[in-house]
Amino acid sequence: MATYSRLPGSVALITLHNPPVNALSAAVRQGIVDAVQRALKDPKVTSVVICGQNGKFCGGADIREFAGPMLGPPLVPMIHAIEAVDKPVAAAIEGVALGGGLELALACHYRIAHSKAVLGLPEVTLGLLPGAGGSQRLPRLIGLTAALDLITTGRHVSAAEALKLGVLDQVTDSNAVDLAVEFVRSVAGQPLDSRRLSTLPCPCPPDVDSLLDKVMSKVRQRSRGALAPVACVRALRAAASLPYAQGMEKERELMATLFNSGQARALQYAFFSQRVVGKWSLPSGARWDNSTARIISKAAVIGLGTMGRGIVVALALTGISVVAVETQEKQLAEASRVVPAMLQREAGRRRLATPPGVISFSSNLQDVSEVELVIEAVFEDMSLKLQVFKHLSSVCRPGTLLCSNTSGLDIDQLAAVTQSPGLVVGMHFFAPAHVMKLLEVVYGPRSSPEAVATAMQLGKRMGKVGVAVGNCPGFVGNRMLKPYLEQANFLLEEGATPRQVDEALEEFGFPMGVFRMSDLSGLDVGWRIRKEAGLTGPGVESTRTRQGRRYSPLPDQMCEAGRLGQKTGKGWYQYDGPGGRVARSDPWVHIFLETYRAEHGLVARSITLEEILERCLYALINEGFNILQDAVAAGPEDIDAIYVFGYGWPRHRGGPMFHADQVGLGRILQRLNQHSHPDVPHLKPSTLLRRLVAAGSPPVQKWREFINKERVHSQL
Ligand SMILES: CC(C)(COP(=O)(O)OP(=O)(O)OC[C@H]1O[C@@H](n2cnc3c(N)ncnc32)[C@H](O)[C@@H]1OP(=O)(O)O)[C@@H](O)C(=O)NCCC(=O)NCCSC(=O)C[C@@H](O)CCCCCCCCCCCCC(=O)O
Repeated sequence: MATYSRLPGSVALITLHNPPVNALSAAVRQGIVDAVQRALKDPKVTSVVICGQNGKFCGGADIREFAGPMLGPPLVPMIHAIEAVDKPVAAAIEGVALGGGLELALACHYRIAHSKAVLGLPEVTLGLLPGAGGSQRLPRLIGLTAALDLITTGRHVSAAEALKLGVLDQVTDSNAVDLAVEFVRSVAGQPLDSRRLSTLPCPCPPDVDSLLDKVMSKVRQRSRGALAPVACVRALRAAASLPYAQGMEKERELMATLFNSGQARALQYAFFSQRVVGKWSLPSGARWDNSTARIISKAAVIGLGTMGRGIVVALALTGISVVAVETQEKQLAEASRVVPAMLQREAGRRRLATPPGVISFSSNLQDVSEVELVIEAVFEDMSLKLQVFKHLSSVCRPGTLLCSNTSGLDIDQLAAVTQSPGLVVGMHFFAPAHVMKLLEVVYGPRSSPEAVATAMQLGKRMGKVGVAVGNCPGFVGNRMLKPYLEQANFLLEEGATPRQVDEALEEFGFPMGVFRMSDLSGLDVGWRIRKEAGLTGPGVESTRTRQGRRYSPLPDQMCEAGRLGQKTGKGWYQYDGPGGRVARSDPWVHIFLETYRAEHGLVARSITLEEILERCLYALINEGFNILQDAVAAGPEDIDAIYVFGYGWPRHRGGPMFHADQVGLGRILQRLNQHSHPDVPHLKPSTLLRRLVAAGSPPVQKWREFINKERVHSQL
């Protein structure tokens, strides 16, 4: 709702009430409409201030309402009515003015904000455009070029930047509502025509068409199939070329298409998934709201390879003091040189001051004795990690949390060699660790709620999306990746080329197909893991069935030929030289594949893009269902957040489990059955998938409840 009060001196104050962010729900819109009417009718009122309760102006339209029929007064006429008021109206912006919240402020004649306020039109991130006049008013206020930037990226800006851009009239360090009240009193009775943004022309550069074309091609390239950024550019083209009323008609038309699109549903699901994963729960009943996190002020990182360096920077950026330990002198010297520069660059990128002197480098493991938390980031080798954990357990003071940045090794085994297994968790970062948003927080059977809560809280401080997951080989992300990679290799055996597979996946929206990705990360990473698992190496027979399953030795043979990817200048593609970035098809690979097929009596067939996508993605999704069934992830949102934030799954497709829901569970099941083969267990449909289909394929939002019920009745 919105409340109305009349302040001394003829100012009406309208306050939005809808915690936590005063979103423009039907009740709030009704409240505003009524309050504006009241202010208009009251002859004693000469000016109006609109503000939000609890120091937050408004977080925009109520996204939860988008899923149902839109009730209550519509937003667009409400906003027009505010602009038309013949008494000065000011928005007093504290906290946030985002989306519809900023559009409401743009309809006001003046905007006054607190210096800590954040403003923006982030609709594009929800698969929408600023559909309450924002696409037409903002460019009229700040010019086309600046509006294109804000609307197509959806980025939030500080009050200082908003003032510079001309979005705000005044910024204050003290009370923004008091200042707005004082301000509107001073301008009461002055003409308002020039303050109504809809009546202004849109300031454009002389080469407006070329600017719009350039931005359009940039957003198409960046957004890989996303509809909203393209629609935003179209709406802004209308603002630049049409009178306001026609521009609004175009905005409405574009919004109608986006509003009902699968992409908007996916992006809004992704918005809520990100928040759901913060409300973690463990099978033990421990939860985010009944567990206490420790506040960490001093931490250590062991191992200063690529991952360790990134973790040091991520920690240092929060202001935590970090002891960075590396026992190899050469590596330590290099890290001491490189890490401070990385820290400075990243602080600059985030527009933060570089935290002074928070990192100390050491070659001595004893130096971690005083820290509260250690993150081990040594080479991915169990015996090495066990040695480090044993040592840490004896060096650190009692109560120190010991975390491992393993990408898939057994957390419980590591915990077992320490004196306090309850204080051991996995913190699986993604490279580069100071940039990538995802953090898998891995709990073993003995990890305490306090250890999980602390790792999750620390992740949040580092700006990560932390997802609590159970302990199993590969955890969630890498466990699902395995069947995906396996199918990609089988497709090569059957007749596809690396480029064909990659193009299908990139067309779907991944930034990189599986083979380009493998070249980037290095083919030897998987090779080493397969050797450790006894799947390849000396003495292992070179057959296409290993350990009772279909197996493709193709990637091993590539490694044996010295083709490790970008670092050797050759992998699934060829590059200009070692470290080269531009992937070109390599005739060597085609001959290699032909020879391989001939040796194994395989006849290449033509493979459709549809088959490539189905086999790679459905195998991955099927493993996702197994993970839910095993309670390694608490719900589909956890898996989807992991894939969107860590594995390049296109956000506008929501995540693998959301995608399964969109495709239809019945279809996924039918296609898995069709591709299924007795020696490819990953394609055997999971029990959970079968049970969901048998239950009528409930929507993804209902799966958590379904799984819990099935578990209670021991059906899973
Ligand atoms: C605001 C934030 C920055 C706060 O961050 P913080 O970290 O402090 O807190 P959380 O993110 O954890 O959020 C707390 C809590 O609040 C929930 N929440 C936040 N924002 C909203 C919201 N806008 N709506 C609903 N709920 C919200 C959040 O989920 C948390 O609750 P939970 O229970 O999950 O813990 C941050 O929250 C943030 O960034 N919020 C989103 C800001 C945003 O993106 N705003 C834009 C919204 S979209 C919009 O405004 C659209 C408008 O431009 C135009 C609308 C016009 C509509 C017209 C419809 C026409 C349709 C025509 C087609 C019809 C055709 C036909 O069918 O025929």
